[in-house]
Amino acid sequence: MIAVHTVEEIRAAEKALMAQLPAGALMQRAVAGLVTVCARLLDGVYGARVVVLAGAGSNGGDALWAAARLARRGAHAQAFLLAPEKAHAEGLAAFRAAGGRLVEPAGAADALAEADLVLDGILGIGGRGGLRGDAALLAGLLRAGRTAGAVVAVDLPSGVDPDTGETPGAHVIADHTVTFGTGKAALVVDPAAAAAGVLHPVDIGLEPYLPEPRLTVLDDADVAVLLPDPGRESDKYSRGVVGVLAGSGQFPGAAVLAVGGALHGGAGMVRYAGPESVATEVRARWPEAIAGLSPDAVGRVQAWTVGSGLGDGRGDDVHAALGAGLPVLVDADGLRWLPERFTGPAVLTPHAGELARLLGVERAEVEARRLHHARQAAQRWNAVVLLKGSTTVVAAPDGRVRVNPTGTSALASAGTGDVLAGLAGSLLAGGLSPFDAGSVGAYLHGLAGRRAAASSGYPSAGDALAELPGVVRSLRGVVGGG
Ligand SMILES: NC(=O)C1=CN([C@@H]2O[C@H](COP(=O)(O)OP(=O)(O)OC[C@H]3O[C@@H](n4cnc5c(N)ncnc54)[C@H](O)[C@@H]3O)[C@@H](O)[C@H]2O)[C@@H](O)CC1
Ligand SMILES: Nc1ncnc2c1ncn2[C@@H]1O[C@H](COP(=O)(O)OP(=O)(O)O)[C@@H](O)[C@H]1O
Ligand SMILES: [K+]
Repeated sequence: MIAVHTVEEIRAAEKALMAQLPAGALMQRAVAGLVTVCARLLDGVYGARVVVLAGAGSNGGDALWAAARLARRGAHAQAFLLAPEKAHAEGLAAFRAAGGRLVEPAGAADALAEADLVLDGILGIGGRGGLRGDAALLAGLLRAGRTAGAVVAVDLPSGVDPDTGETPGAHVIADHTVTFGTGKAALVVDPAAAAAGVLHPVDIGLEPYLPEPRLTVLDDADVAVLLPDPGRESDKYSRGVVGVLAGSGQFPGAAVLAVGGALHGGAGMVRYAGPESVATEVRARWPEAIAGLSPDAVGRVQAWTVGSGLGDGRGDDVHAALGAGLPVLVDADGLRWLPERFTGPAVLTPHAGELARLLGVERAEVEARRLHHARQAAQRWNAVVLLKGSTTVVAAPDGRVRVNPTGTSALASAGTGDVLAGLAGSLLAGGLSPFDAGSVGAYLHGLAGRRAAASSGYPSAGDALAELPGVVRSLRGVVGGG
């Protein structure tokens, strides 16, 4: 699991830890990690051309110290100081003592063009708002590919907002980010995360001083533990029955895909509710599913997945499913029938356009501020909100968030959302909490998309669905029931 903390939490932890250490020791831990990564990225440190972009704060200090150490190992180090009179004094002294040279503004472009490695130490967790002035110009040169070197961001790409993943203005786009102590939202939530490149976490001993993270990124081991595990005495009912209210004459495929997702999420049975013409298609593809015309007719379930491809009608059926007092997952067209607030367990799975409509804002605004809007909707409807897209964010009404790390744009194709709705609904029926069902569902779905892309290039929703059993098998290992 990657833990993500806020700037406020990091500052408090750093303060507590620094009180136990000699002055400057914490920065030296960060610098040691940074130098290790840089040395690995360079094809030999001796003779390498390293350019530092150093701002006024400790982030610039880290970069100057690191360049000093690389210079002592034979690198040719140059630094561009964005605020020369406020540059980190010890870092600058070390840099100069190691033979590092300062670059005048007029020489910055040439230095970047010849660099093997560029250290972005303009702003770290103290950064607010986008880059301005020379900093914005330099970031523009890097973006335009005016350096042949690897761009390594110190702690986070300068100019992105640390706590929100927003990009309020000009910012650096890095190839690598060496980050200290703990994760930051900017490193895992788009659009900022897209600027971070490959992440290299460096342990500086902060963990004992940090609180329980409110924002996390699950990994394989976390998800394996959360997956429902049929016990020896399980039967198809005790494993959970999931009802799927999806599809329509216009979108029958949504029902087929959602039922397919539901069949692979661990529930013991899938009951499909919908018109006979759609039910016929569902049965033809999935003989193991049971079908009925409406939520009432279909029989008892432990959770409902509602909405994928429903089209305009069937408001009564949606109300019946949402009013049954059971855990519910609401997707796509079902989102038009939300109650004022949920009183029971609920997961909403909008994409950015759907969430924008729900909140009465522009789609671009949701995409620019994913964490903010997912959290806002989770509180507004008292439901877990799984906001789909380039970073899928799962927000709980209590403020906890999980960011899905497995997503892939290979999943950006029609019908994949239907698979996810069925899958996560099945996990809900299997007894997972809405927060777990949403985040585990997104994780498995992303892995299935990646596998499908690996074997078919441009996978369809059906290709991703076909990979789900293999994904679940590899995560569960050989555990088998009972
Ligand atoms: N506190 C510590 O002991 C440690 C700090 N570390 C480093 O220190 C960094 C934080 O250092 P600071 O708190 O000095 O903060 P920063 O280095 O992020 O910079 C803060 C400075 O930039 C200015 N500033 C903020 N936004 C700006 C903008 N948009 N344009 C121009 N100037 C802007 C601020 O007024 C302030 O002078 C971390 O990211 C990390 O790199 C590491 O060395 C680990 C240890
Ligand atoms: N750029 C992207 N990167 C990663 N995942 C994406 C991207 N765009 C879409 N997705 C994923 O693809 C799926 C699409 O779902 P959705 O928009 O509901 O499509 P549909 O309704 O056609 O099934 C979601 O899981 C979403 O997270
Ligand atoms: K930086």
